Amino acid sequence: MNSFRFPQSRSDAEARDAKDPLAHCRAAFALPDGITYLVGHSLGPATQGALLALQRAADDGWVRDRVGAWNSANWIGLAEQVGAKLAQLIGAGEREVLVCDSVSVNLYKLAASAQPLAAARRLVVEEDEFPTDQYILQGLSSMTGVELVWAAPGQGVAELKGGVLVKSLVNYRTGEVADVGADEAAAQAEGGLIVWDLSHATGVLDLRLKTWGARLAAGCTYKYLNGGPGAPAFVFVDDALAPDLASPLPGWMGHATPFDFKSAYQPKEGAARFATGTPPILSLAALDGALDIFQGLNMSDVQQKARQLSQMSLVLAEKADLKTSCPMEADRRGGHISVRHCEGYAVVRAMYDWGIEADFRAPDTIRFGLSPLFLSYAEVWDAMQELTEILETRSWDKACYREKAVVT
Ligand SMILES: Cc1ncc(COP(=O)(O)O)c(C=O)c1O
Ligand SMILES: Nc1ccccc1C(=O)C[C@H](N)C(=O)O
Repeated sequence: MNSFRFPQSRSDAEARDAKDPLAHCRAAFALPDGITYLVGHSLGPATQGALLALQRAADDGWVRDRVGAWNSANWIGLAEQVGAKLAQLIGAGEREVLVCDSVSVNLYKLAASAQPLAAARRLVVEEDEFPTDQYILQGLSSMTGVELVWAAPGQGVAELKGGVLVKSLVNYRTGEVADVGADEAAAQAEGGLIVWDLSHATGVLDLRLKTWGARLAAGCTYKYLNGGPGAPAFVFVDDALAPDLASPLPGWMGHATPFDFKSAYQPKEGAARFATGTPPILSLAALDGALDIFQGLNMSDVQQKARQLSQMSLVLAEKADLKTSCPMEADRRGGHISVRHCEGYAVVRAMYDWGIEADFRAPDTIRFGLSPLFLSYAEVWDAMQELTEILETRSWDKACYREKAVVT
């Protein structure tokens, strides 16, 4: 990583902002002044483009054309159209991505349809995987009787042995990035399949799914893609594999000709066969508008800035005596960093009162998301200085900061 030089001082940070190729993106976000939003890895903030698209879908579609908008506004093709737009950001072909359902549902559909193609009747998940991925495989295992194997962190591929592995490309807690190319090569050599969970990777890393040999993936759109709360997720299916995959939830929207109302099931071509029911058009429209911000951006610039921001933050967090719990090498991380503090929740709550929004994962992890499209180097620098002060003065040490909300 030759060009990898992250700011070492506030004036360095300002200089970096002055020549940041992504600086213009900030104006596209509806973010209040005075907030440093370090939670884009959980819920990306609203963009003007998303809000406008949402309003347009309501006014020009729902209000003006009503049911006719399925044709006039091409609502019926929107999930595939937005999928094609998203495909460009992850290095996939346009009919290899469909926007649909939630990540959880999509993982189920992909793992269930992959299992009959795998050399072994075996489902594998790592113990530190995002819980929904674990629950979904537990459900699939009890539904099908296929054995479920829990692998130690990082050992999923070694434990695969020709089965189906569900694995995050970026770990939600540690931010660690998997090596897709190496993992796919190892899996494929034994007749195994990997379903990648791209939730923490999409929109922040320079993903090259086809080049790396990935065949199946799902991911969410409400984090770095800024699609909005509960925005529909996506599936990626390698075109070469698609004809062999049968969705376990073959709803009518995945039928080649749903409006023929035939009893016999004929799936659509490509990833679109994984559609189930009627898509959430207003959410899809918002996502469509949100994706426009990526047009003309170079994903390698996006990844590079995320890693510079995160490296700068990690070094400052270490100086503030926080224990880091993510890889120290920038190219082994996604868009967020994590540190540990025994009163992490209270620290996060105190930061909130200073206008710095971060999140907490029990028992002791604080995560900072370094979204490159709306954060500046200087503001992140300042946020880390303020965090240092909060820790030094123990201003987090108040009973009110320990009262946990439902969502942390
Ligand atoms: C890695 C990962 N997978 C899945 C999910 C959840 O997906 P969904 O709520 O869309 O099912 C999240 C975040 O919520 C996540 O971080
Ligand atoms: N979907 C959510 C709904 C409510 C609150 C958080 C989320 C998240 O996305 C959390 C995130 N996946 C995480 O890595 O913790």
